[in-house]
Amino acid sequence: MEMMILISLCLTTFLTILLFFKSLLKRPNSNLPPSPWRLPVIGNLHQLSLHPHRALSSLSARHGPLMLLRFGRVPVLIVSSADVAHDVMKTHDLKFANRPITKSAHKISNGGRDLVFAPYGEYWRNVKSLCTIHLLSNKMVQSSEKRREEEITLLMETLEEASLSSSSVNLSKLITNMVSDIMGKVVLGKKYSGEEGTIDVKTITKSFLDAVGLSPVGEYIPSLAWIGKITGSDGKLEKITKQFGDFIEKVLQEHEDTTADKETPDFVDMLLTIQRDETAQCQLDKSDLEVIIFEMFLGSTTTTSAVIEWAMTRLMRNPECLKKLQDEIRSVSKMNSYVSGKEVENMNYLKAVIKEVLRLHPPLPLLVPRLLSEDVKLKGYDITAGTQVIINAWAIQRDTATWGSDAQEFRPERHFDSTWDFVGRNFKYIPFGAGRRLCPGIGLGSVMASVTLANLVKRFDWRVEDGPSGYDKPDLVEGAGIDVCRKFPLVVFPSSA
Ligand code: HEM
Repeated sequence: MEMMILISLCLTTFLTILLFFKSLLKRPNSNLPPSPWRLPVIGNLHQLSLHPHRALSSLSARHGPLMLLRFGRVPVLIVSSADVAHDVMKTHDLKFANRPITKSAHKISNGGRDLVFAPYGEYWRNVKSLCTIHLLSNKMVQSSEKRREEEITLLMETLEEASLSSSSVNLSKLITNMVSDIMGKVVLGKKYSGEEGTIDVKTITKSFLDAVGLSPVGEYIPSLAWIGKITGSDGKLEKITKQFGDFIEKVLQEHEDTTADKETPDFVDMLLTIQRDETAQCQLDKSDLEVIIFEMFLGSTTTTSAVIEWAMTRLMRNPECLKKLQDEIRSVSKMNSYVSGKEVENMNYLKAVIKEVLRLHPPLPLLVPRLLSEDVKLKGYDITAGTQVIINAWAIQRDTATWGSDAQEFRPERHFDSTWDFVGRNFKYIPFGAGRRLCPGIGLGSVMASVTLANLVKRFDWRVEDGPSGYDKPDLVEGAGIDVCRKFPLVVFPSSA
């Protein structure tokens, strides 16, 4: 085995040197964006660190808001200013409307038969329209209020019990489970948590996002693909895909027997009805249904839970903001103990808090990568078709030129005078992306986050356990990966207000 590894490394190095000299000889007369120094074979991969959004932000502080990196031999454009993001996602949006699809993403998405990786075109448009009509439209979001209320009420009961016994709770876990149960009910018709054969949402989503993102070395350097086998990442992906496939198979089987008789069909029922209709505009087979359901169910869970988790973290670190928010919620929502979606619409400070959380902690800080389909000139630089594009929303949303010298501070009040919304009209604020590939789940995600937060804050006062140094504020340490949630779970004491 060691001998094989050595031979592969020697061969790879030899080939890279050969290619390097070849590319020097043939270098076209093009004007490329600045690039940081890179290593042979791996290019700039080693500079990404565990927190790529931070590492790329530091690199762009030195090399500018438009940089060209290499992940292995793949050219990757890094965009770190609102001005360049506008050129990519507005001026040339159509040319940047595809996604790069790595080997793992190809496997998970069944070759782009989902929504995130589907090539821009008719199939993507049809699937997006199905998901919007049957799940994500304002009408559908409003109609799922009852399911949200049931799950939020259960969460409140757990917290009441903890309050009565003065015990701590792992709020991160409770929030993830609650969001996944809401999505279970909305997408799959019921919640599957606790059932035999069910899936661990957090683990599966994490593996999915790792596969989607700045994924393993072998994805970018084919000659090093064997590393995935040795480290076990290939096997892990295989296992997760199978586990999720089996779970969805079970869900589909249950629906196949009952869909026709249901009074209020769920999202899976709707997809099955469309699949059986031979005249439907979008022809889907069973494996297409699987990947679409997978995305709707899981894609929303990590992102929405992260927003609620960071909101609680920031509020507990800023007691005066927490107090202001409690005052607003308690004055608007006086009648029932449950704060509804309708009531939340009239809470301006809550809206500002959510906006500020999404500014400082966008759950996908590098959005989802794009792929350039035709040559283009950006800010005078030549960018060739096939270049991957990463937009660093995290860096853009902390830029002091836009947000002032206190850009790193949590200050919801800064949003009072702004008319910026979530739909990517202003490229200084893009937590849900922008342009054709804008997130279609904005309505559902933001309602789930706002309503949950309003209920948590209205009903309880919060504190964390004092550490050895008496420090009583939750930390801000981020977990590794392309989705950014807390590294350590938020363990807190609720006390009934
Ligand atoms: C607060 C919660 C959420 C955040 C912050 C978020 C963020 C994002 C971002 C940044 C993108 C990439 C946009 C781009 O490339 O320009 C995206 C895409 C996407 N999101 Fe969300 N999302 C959230 C909730 C949801 C929900 C609830 C769903 C569905 C149930 C969803 C489904 C999707 C899908 C399918 C895409 C791919 C769209 C495409 O490629 O055409 N997201 N999201």
